Amino acid sequence: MSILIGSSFAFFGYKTLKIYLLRRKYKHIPGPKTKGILGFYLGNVLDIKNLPKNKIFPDLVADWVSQYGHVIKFQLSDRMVVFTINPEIIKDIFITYNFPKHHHVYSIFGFPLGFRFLGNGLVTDLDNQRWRHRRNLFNPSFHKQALMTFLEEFNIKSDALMAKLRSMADKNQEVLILDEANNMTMDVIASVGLQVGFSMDIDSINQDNNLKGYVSKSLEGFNKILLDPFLKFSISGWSYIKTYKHILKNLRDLGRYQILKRIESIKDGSYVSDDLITIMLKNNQNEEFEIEDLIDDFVSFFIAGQETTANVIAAAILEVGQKPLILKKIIEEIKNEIGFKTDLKFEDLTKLKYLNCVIKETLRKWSIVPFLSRKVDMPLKLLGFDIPVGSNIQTSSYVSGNCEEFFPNPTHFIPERFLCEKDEIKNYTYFPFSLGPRNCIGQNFAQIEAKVCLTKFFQNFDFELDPKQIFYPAQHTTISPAGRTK
Ligand code: HEM
Repeated sequence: MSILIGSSFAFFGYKTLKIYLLRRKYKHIPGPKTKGILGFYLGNVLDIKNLPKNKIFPDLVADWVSQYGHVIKFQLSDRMVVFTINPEIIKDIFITYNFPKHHHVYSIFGFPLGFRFLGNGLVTDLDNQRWRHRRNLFNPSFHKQALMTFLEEFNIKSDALMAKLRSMADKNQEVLILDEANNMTMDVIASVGLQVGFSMDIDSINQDNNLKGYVSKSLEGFNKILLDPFLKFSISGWSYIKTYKHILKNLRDLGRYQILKRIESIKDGSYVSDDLITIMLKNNQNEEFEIEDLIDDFVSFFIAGQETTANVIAAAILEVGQKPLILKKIIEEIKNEIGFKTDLKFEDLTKLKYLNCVIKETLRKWSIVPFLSRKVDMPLKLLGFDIPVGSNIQTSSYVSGNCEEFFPNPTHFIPERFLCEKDEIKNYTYFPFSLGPRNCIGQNFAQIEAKVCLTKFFQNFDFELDPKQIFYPAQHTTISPAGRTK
């Protein structure tokens, strides 16, 4: 008993000293105050906990930036974050210095609570040389030529979704667009015969499957782990962690099963489609590889490539549904440029310039990935403030995109901001797909997929939003419409 009490005191003393030194190290950088003794230990986590329902954490950071300036700091438990919306600094972070990803953040995605999840996959790999090698191998699958092939699958899956929505409309059923879009993007990433995706024959649009829950619950869990320092210390937290690890394990087991099946098919000489699993195996054919590394990539593509795109589709419909004039312009453009054509080709999509601006404006206002984090790996002075080496420096396309200084009337949805002739967007204020070498490999994939789905939706349906729904964003790791777009 006395050993237990003694070690608890020692741990408490160690934490107190660590936090005291941390706060002293960053004292010179402006930022929100913390409140009382609890604030000393938890920092600004308390402000996040007390946020009103209609605000998400990046909204709070936006308020702090407007109050304290372009470079600020805030404390999350025993960690300090330096945050900036300054465009020149953002350029330096991602391009000039190309700082590496910060382990404080990315290890939570890679190894949440010590459990291997995204592991060393493309999103979370902290070893730059290993990442570069694998990124080069995956890049060709996302080039224009490859995207042309994906288009067929985007058409097929979007048509399947439209058929389902039509039957729901015939029965006068209310639709949760976010859930339906999630089903569609799930089928795309898993789909059969596609050069990307995993050749898994599932029909999420019309049937339930466990996979749907795995991805969304795993993303929700990241958020909880990042922001709830008490998770590990409560009975409800333990039971949550147990279920959470079970979900992560199921998703990895699914990847393992698919990969082993493919290795067998390749050995047998059976036909294998040229999809992501095959690419992963070919990438590794001359090397000793660990099956767990391949599972990392499998899971990473599912997590990065599914919910993100569904959120954009649902947010765009939520915005457009509130603006009859914008809807009219979209419908007129579709009517004039492609009419009721169903098999959409690349050339058709390039004609839909206004719809392109609608997608861009959605990504400004609803920038899906809330924060990006990098590690300062050299002495750095920003706007007169010395930034300690090793700092976790963060930026956010959501915060920059909703900042009055860069985008006048940021709460207004104005696709015209992105019309080329009026292109007044300041560099490094809009980066929903990140910047520099570690930008999103799937950015064109996602935008084309969203464009195909939205075009078909606007071609096919008159719709009305449920006026009783909530119109603000929710953050479950990614940002999505809290009301799920009813
Ligand atoms: C609208 C949809 C999407 C958005 C907003 C988005 C956004 C992002 C962002 C901001 C990053 C950088 C993350 C970071 O540095 O922490 C990223 C990375 C990544 N994304 Fe996306 N993404 C989307 C869709 C996709 C799709 C469809 C795929 C794959 C099919 C994909 C695959 C990836 C991968 C593999 C990375 C890691 C790249 C690397 O580090 O080399 N994403 N994405």
